[in-house]
Amino acid sequence: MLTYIQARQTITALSRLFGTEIINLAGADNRVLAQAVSADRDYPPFNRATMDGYAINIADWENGTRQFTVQQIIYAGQAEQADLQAAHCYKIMTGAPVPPSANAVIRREDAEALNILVSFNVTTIKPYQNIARQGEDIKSGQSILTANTLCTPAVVSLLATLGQNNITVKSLPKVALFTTGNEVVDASAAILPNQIRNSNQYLLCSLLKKWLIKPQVCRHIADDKAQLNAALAEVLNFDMVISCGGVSAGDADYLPEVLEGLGVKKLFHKLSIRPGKPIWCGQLPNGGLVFALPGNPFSCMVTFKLFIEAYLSVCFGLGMPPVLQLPFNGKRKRSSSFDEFFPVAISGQPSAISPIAINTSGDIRLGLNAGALAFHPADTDELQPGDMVNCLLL
Ligand SMILES: Nc1nc2c(c(=O)[nH]1)N[C@H]1C(S)=C(S)[C@@H](COP(=O)(O)OP(=O)(O)OC[C@H]3O[C@@H](n4cnc5c(N)ncnc54)[C@H](O)[C@@H]3O)O[C@H]1N2
Ligand code: MOO
Repeated sequence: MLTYIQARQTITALSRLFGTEIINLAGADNRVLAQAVSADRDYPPFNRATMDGYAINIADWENGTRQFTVQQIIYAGQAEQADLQAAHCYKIMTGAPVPPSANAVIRREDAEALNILVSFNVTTIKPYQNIARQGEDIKSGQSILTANTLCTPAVVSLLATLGQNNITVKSLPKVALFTTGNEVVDASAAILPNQIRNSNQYLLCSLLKKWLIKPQVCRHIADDKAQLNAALAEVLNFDMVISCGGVSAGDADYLPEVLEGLGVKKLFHKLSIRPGKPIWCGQLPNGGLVFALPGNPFSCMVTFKLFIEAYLSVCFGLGMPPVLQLPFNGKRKRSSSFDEFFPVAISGQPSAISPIAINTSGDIRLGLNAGALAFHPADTDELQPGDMVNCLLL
């Protein structure tokens, strides 16, 4: 049996680009850039007043001028009508361009104005004080964003600043999602005592939504070889196929057999992890991947986080999802010989993690309100208070 680390290496080695597309900036949130972007002009684009006040030519001050005449009021977005005359100043607003004939701004709070005459309650004035100089942040043509950048709010704002109204981003994969099992019924349907509701469909759709992915096919299939075969045969040209249930050792666990029969190349079946051991993973003839996750809800969630998220993240060029190391607030005995994963709450400043009670991997609460999934390595029998524990944010 492979470890989860080996399994992730196998999967991420098969990462691929799902294509690129041009989209409007309004839809860019959380997409990943497939292009580099450089500055279209200097930033700031002009010498910018950073305070409301008065712009003077410092030579006047140095020559002993102590009373200045307001020559023009310059608001943000405006320009000067003429260069400063000797002993004159501009009244200027934050964000307005400071004309070339001025080289210092004195704050309004430090000024005393009487009609158009102004004097300043300061002893020294430094060149370019309260002026952000043209190009001091970024020079025109300078490279600012590289491909593989995630469009966070800051990046979206930067793209707007740079006038990038249409951007080339990485396309999202075409995904098919199947839940399986005769006992599983839709969440909206009437239910019999021996049936359970299809929570995993909601779980997986919700987990995919975080990656902006909406499955193009989303279906439930009975434990029936012919029906499974027919449904899967239709999605062999997809980028990713995700299923849940029907992968362990039961008489009705047909998924591995059906997938292999359709020409999906097995990468691994069963890993030394808990929960999630029965996971099956394979490669479609077109190079895409099939993730056949176990049916137990917590196993389904853990295997999605460990394998599907790692795959998506690497496919999008974002590298492996970050792993945090946080101090453990509790004690935990390993209950198997495998690497184990358990839900934790993150709290306190500085933060620590505390285990959240979960019964088995069939526990429908899925570690309710957990902030992360913590790792209990196979080589550590017991986690002790204060131990630094790896975890993946949920
Ligand atoms: N003899 C063995 N039996 C089992 C093994 C094993 O190694 N040997 N592994 C166990 C482990 S671990 C897990 S996990 C489960 C996984 O089994 P399957 O992936 O085949 O899943 P099912 O049997 O179809 O379902 C398991 C469990 O989950 C419920 N389920 C399934 N689909 C959904 C859904 N869409 N929404 C909510 N709940 C769902 C299902 O009713 C079952 O209770 O196998 C163990 N057995
Ligand atoms: O390991 Mo299974 O994934 O516990 O229920």
